[in-house]
Amino acid sequence: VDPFRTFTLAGLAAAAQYHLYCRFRECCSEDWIPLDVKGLQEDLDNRLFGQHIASEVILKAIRGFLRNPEPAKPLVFSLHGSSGTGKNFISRIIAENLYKKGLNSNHVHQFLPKLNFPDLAHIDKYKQELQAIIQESVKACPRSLFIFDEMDKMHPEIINVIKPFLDYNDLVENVSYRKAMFIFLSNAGGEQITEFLLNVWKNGKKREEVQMIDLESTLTAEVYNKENSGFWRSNLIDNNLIDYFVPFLPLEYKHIKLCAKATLKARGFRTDEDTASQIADEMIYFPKKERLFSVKGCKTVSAKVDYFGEPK
Ligand SMILES: Nc1ncnc2c1ncn2[C@@H]1O[C@H](COP(=O)(O)OP(=O)(O)OP(=O)(O)O)[C@@H](O)[C@H]1O
Repeated sequence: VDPFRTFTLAGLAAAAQYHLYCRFRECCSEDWIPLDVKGLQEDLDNRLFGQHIASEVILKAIRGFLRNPEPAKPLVFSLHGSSGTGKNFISRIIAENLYKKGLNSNHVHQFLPKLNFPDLAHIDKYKQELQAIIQESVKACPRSLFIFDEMDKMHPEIINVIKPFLDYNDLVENVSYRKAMFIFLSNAGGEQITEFLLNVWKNGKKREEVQMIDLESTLTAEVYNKENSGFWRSNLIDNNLIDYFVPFLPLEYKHIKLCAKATLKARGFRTDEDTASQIADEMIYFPKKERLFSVKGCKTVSAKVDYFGEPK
């Protein structure tokens, strides 16, 4: 018996088995992780409203990161803005374009303090579990995505668990984290962003003229100094572990109408101007006098669509 031939045949059989397995079950392969940057761009252009800074920064950062075969560290975003402005929505758009199964992929993990780490008495257990999830996921697939919502409510000890994975360390316990992505979401800085935008409006400038650089320092200073945000205690910022602080701007009446139309369309209702205006009129805007920004962004649009939507 030719040992080389046996070896090759065994190898081929294993490869065929792997191929068959991965046709039906999610694997860490191109089929399941298409990393569709073009699709991401299209979705950001067509589905995300009023967030020109977030769209541009996130697209460019992800494109560059995925092009680099040997990134120096994982890609880490911190998304900031008031409620309903699209932070979770953009995370979903990213997951859907990079992974075939989107948020349901085994390589994508979402964490919410009140859901995943609700009871302080169990913090040690949560810490161990979180560490194991991150390690096992990246071990099975380096292109893993971790999304942490309500980061300002995350316990500092939990943040400290995440910290080593974000660093330039080549290996943490023999696994390299450099191809993973981390997204942190929080409302911290939302008020400052809104205040900035209000001044932009008062000075007669266009919202679209505001650039990342105009808001970045305001944002880091606010997040850094906010005593309860959990961030400062954890040194995430001190150590420059976050690559991009991304501001989400408060949404205006015209954006609420776009959200209304998109939701009406998705539900199969008529998408006429009148219905979209009716929905946008129902939302609450601030400041009281100017009625410029929607208090809840597009968050409650969905419920209003159920109420106002008319069959085609
Ligand atoms: N900028 C936007 N463009 C299009 N749709 C949006 C936008 N912002 C919010 N939406 C819609 O509103 C819903 C709620 O928004 P989302 O959950 O992303 O808000 P959020 O910023 O994460 O809020 P929170 O801080 O309260 O978690 C989304 O699922 C989406 O349908």
